[in-house]
Amino acid sequence: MSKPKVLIADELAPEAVQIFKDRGVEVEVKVGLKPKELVEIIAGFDGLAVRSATKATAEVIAAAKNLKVIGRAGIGVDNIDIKAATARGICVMNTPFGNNITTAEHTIAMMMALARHIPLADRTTHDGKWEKSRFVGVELYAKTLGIVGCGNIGSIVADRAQGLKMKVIAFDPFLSAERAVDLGVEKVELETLLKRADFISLHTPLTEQTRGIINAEALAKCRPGVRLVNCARGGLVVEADLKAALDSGQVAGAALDVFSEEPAKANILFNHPNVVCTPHLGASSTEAQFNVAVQVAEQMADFLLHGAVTNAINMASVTVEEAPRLKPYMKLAEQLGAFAGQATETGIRRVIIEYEGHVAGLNTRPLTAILLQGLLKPQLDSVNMVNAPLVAKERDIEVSEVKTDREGDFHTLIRLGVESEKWRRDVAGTLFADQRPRVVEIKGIKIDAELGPNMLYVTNEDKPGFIGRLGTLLGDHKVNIATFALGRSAPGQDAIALVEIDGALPNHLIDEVQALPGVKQAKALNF
Ligand SMILES: NC(=O)c1ccc[n+]([C@@H]2O[C@H](COP(=O)([O-])OP(=O)(O)OC[C@H]3O[C@@H](n4cnc5c(N)ncnc54)[C@H](O)[C@@H]3O)[C@@H](O)[C@H]2O)c1
Ligand SMILES: O=C(O)CC[C@@H](O)C(=O)O
Repeated sequence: MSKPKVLIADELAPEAVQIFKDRGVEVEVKVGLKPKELVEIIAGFDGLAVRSATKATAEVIAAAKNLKVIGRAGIGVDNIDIKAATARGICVMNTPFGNNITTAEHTIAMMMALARHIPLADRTTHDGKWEKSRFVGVELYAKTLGIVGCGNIGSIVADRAQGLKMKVIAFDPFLSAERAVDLGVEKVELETLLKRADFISLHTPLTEQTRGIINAEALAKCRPGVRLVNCARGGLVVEADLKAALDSGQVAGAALDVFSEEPAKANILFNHPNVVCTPHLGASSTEAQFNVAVQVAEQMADFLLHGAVTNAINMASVTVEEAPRLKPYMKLAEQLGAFAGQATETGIRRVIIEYEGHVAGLNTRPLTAILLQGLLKPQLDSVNMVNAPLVAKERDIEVSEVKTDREGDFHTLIRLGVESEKWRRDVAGTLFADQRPRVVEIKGIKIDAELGPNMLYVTNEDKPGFIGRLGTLLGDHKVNIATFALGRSAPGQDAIALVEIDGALPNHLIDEVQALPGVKQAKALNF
C-alpha cells in the first residue's frame, strides 16, 4: 500500500514534518502558494495541513480529488469551506486546546497594554519624549470585564482576569448556568454586558449570528469610555462603527489582534491614538505553535493510517484506542447498510438502527455514519462516512438509534430497519469470536451468512428441489459456489438463500435464477 501524502501549506513548527515522517506519512511543505497554485497541485494529496493563511475554498476542495482530511493547526476554521469539504466527504479537524492559553494570555496582555497606553508610551519614550502626563492609565482592579463567548479561550481569560481581581460577566447563550457558577462568572444577556462592562473581550467564533456583533447600535449601549479587546475574529466588529465610537470618545480604546481583512496592510483603525494593534499574534508563542503543529500532525496521521478521528468538526470522534475495537463493527455496520441499500429500489424514508448487547456500550456514532454510507452508496457514489449523515438529512431520511445493553440470542447485535416508500427491510448481524461479521437475520428469518464480495440473494418458497435446481443452474454456467446459507420462516413458507460465488454474476444468470420455479426475487449483491 502506498503511503498517504500530506501537504503542509502554512508555517508549522518543524516537529510536524518529523511526526508525519516517523509515522509513515509522506509530507511536502509548500508555504505561500497562490490559490491557483494550490488548486493545481492539491489532487496529489490525501491530507492538507494549514494555519490561517491558506484558504481551503470550495474551488480548492473541488480540485482535491484524493483529499481525505484537512487539519487546521489552530482553532478557527473560517478559512476552510466546511460545507464543501463535508459534501465531498473530507474530514476537517482542528486543535482546539493547543493555543488556548497563549491566546488568553495575549488577550490579557492586550487589555493591560490598552489600560496603560504601553505601545504609544513605548514609542514616544524611544523617540526621546518624556510624556509622563499624557499616558495616565486605568486600573483593571475591581473593573468589570464582559466576555462575549465564554468557551475554551473565554473561560481562561475569565480565570486570569479574576486573578487580577476583575469582576467577570459573560454573554454566551450556550454557557450553562452550572458552568458559569464553576467559572465564577455571572451569566448575563448581551444588553446587560454592554451596559455594565468597563472592558469587553470577544471570544466567539465568526458565525452568521456573531458577524458584526459589535456594531454602532451595540457600541451606543456601552458605558461611555468602555475599552474593547478583540483576539477572536475581525469580522465580529464593524470597524467603521468602532472608529466612529473611538472618535466620539464613547469608546476609550480598542486592542485588536484580528481584522476584517487579513493580512491587514491597511485599515481605517490604524494609527488611531487609542488603538493597539497586533498582527494576529494571539496564537504566536513557541509553546502554542509546538502544540498545534504536533497535535495536527498526530491527528492527521492517526486518521490517514488508522481511521482514528480526533477534534473533527464534521464527523464523529474515534480515539486511537477505540479504532481497533470498532474496526470489525465498522465492517459489520457497513455490510448491513450495503445489504439494505442494494435491496432498496425506492426512496428511503426512515432508518432505525438498534445496537444490542456489547456494541451498545461502544461509540456508535461512527458505526451509524458508516452504516449510512453503506446504505446510501448504491444510490450515490460520492457518499462516505463524513458526508453520509448530512446526505441522509438532505434527503429527508429520518435516522434513529436505539441502544440496549441487554443481550438477546447474541452477545452483540446490530439490527437495521429500513423503511422505503413501498416496504420495510430488516437485517441484523453480529460478530462471532473470530471478529468476522455474520448476517444472522433477514426479514425476521434466521440465517448464518458471511458476506463475500459477490453474493446471490434469493427469496423463494420453501419447496423441495429448489436448492438442487439452483445449484445445478449455477454449475451449468460454471459458477463456483463458495458458501451457501439458507433460512426459512417456517416449513413450506418464505425462504431465503445467500450464496457466495467466485467472480461476478452475469446479468442473464440472475434472470435465469429469477425464472426458477418458486423464486420470488433474485439479486446480485456486492460487498
Ligand atoms: N487571535 C488568535 O490568534 C486566535 C487564536 C485562537 C483562537 N482564536 C479565535 O478565538 C475565538 C474563540 O475560540 P475558542 O477556542 O474559545 O472557541 P470555543 O468554541 O471554545 O468558544 C466559543 C464560545 O462562543 C460561544 N458562542 C457561540 N455563538 C455565540 C453567540 N452568538 N454569542 C455569544 N457566544 C457565542 C460558544 O458557546 C462558545 O462557548 C474563535 O473565534 C477562534 O477562532 C483566535
Ligand atoms: O495560526 C495562527 O497564527 C492563528 C490561529 C488562530 O487564529 C486560531 O484560530 O487558532
